[in-house]
Amino acid sequence: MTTTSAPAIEVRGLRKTYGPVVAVDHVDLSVSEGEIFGVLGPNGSGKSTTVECIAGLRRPDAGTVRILGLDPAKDRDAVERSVGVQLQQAGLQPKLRVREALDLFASFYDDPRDPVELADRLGLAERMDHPWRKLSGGQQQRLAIALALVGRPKVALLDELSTGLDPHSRREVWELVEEIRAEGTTVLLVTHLMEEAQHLCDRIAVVERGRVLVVDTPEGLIGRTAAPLVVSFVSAGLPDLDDLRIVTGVSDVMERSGRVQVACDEPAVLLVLDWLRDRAVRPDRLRITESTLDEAYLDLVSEQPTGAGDKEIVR
Ligand SMILES: Nc1ncnc2c1ncn2[C@@H]1O[C@H](COP(=O)(O)OP(=O)(O)OP(=O)(O)O)[C@@H](O)[C@H]1O
Repeated sequence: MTTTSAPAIEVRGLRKTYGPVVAVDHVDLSVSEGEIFGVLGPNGSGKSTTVECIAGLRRPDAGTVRILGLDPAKDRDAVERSVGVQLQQAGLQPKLRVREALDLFASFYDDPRDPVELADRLGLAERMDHPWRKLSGGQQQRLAIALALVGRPKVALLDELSTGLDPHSRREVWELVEEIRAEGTTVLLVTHLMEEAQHLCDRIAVVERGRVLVVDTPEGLIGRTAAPLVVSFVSAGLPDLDDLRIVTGVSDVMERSGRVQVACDEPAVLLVLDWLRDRAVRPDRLRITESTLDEAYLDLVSEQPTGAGDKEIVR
């Protein structure tokens, strides 16, 4: 996504330590207005700390954060009016009922969404009189999303958006996120779900050990892998597959439940088919598919030795 307007979120040289632990180490991020920007990374890589610094909930040790041009440490009221935050720990008063929580949060804003309609969208309509602590984990998660979005924020910071949600609820939440983006909301999304990142995000930052390894589109990240394609087929009477591993451009050959999967680059697809023809192997149910973000992510984070953040690549 390209835009000429100022970034909705701009982070420069962000650093945050907890005693001896360097949680965030010189992070730069720039999120355009109207973008859905994902942050992926292993547990403990500093994603939540980064979000909390952007939201003004933690004070950085160094660096600058601007959100809608505001400094979250100084312009607290203005940031609170324009930014919706969903944190991993909602931290609500246990006896607060769903309706009370939604009404309370809605009352902070000039033009809130209708709490009843939002609760309905998030499958909470029948839980309006339940206290927060008696909700299931997934219902608490949906309430946290509702509270982040009830104020029609210009920027939504969503930390682990759909953790604990069943697949159906997850799809509904994705639709809601796409809808708020269509209305102009910028979304920063922390997730461990590759499918979610691939489905929703315009660009993704992959972080590890508090540093940004790479920022790219989902397609761009997949394109960075050594093997962006997978040729798969079933066949009776296969010759020795070890031979296939040494074809130029092939990086992996696996056999799973009788289906052979060959991970390779684009030029290697024809070489693999030639290899099969030369050995009179007929590939049945032949499929050529793109690698997933999952594979691209695993390639990236496992390939990085200690201090790999030095090789920062930002598009
Ligand atoms: N309040 C805190 N006090 C001390 N250390 C903390 C605190 N919060 C986080 N940390 C440490 O900072 C590092 C980054 O944590 P953070 O929660 O930001 O990571 P994360 O990428 O969001 O992890 P996860 O995917 O598990 O949620 C970790 O080593 C964590 O143990």
